[in-house]
Amino acid sequence: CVTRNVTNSRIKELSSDKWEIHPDELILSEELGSGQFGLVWKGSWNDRQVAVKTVREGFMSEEEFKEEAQVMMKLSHNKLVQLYGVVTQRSPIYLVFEFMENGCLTDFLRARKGSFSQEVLLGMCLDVSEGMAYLESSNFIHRDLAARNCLVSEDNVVKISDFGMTRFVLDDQYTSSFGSKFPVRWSSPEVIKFQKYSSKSDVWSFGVLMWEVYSEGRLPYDNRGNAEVVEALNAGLRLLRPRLCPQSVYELMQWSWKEKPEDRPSFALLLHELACLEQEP
Ligand SMILES: CN(C)c1ccc2c(c1)CCN(c1cccc(-c3cc(Nc4ccc(C(=O)N5CCOCC5)cn4)c(=O)n(C)c3)c1CO)C2=O
Repeated sequence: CVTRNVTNSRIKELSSDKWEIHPDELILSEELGSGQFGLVWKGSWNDRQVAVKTVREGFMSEEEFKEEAQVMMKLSHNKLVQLYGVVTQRSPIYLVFEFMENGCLTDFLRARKGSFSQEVLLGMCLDVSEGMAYLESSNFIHRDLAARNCLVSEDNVVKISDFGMTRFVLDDQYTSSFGSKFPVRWSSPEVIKFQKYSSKSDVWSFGVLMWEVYSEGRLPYDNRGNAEVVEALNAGLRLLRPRLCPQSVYELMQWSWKEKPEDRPSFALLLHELACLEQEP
């Protein structure tokens, strides 16, 4: 019978029970906005401030997510927005995250345009490269890295959010590369053409994110529609150096936008290069 008990506890541990949060422990206060899956609320859980994502029926493949939730909760790094737990025993399901006081990076950049020092701009790129180097080392692909999918903490630390979540979106305007919501401006050529995702396609997106940071939240290729962006990329055109961006950082962006994935740097290498630039006087 001892064996049986051990087996049961083992199964319990592996099932979502360990990560299951009881809804009565959650207090929802104000709305933070809505994302791909539905409304997101500010709230509290165990005396911690949290952000609670509610998942509207039909917006997420919930069974696939429940399986994947185990993997995602094991991903823990101080430059990733932490998933604390899930409420899945009744509908709608809730996802409970660490709360990030200053909201999404795009809005943060636009709201503070003109106030950023070179150290702060480089620091934001470093924060993201640290989180992405961790995901790369965990063989986890983000699939939609962009400033809008990064969040800013109370002490202005930038963290990566919603990594891997594109796999559960049921809206094919978002998932198909011809869809109106597909993130063409952040996608590498092999993703646009073949949906071939890898850490090297995340590196391409990171190059665009660095451009967003140094452009203080501007839309990449802003005078072009999605179709023109694809044509421009195929013609070898790339984003130009933002006024605030040093040549040394722009060269890392250009390296991240090499046509062939194998010619792009890894996140480990980008992190090293950015850290070296931070040390320079
Ligand atoms: C499939 N993919 C890539 C997805 C799926 C879902 C989502 C996203 C991408 C990204 C967008 N998103 C989403 C939607 C809504 C909220 C959150 C969202 C917003 C947070 N925080 C804040 C804090 C403040 C404010 C705010 O109102 N302001 C204005 C005043 O000055 C300070 C900032 C907004 N959000 C937060 O902590 N989390 C974890 C998530 C998030 C991020 O999670 C999603 O829910």
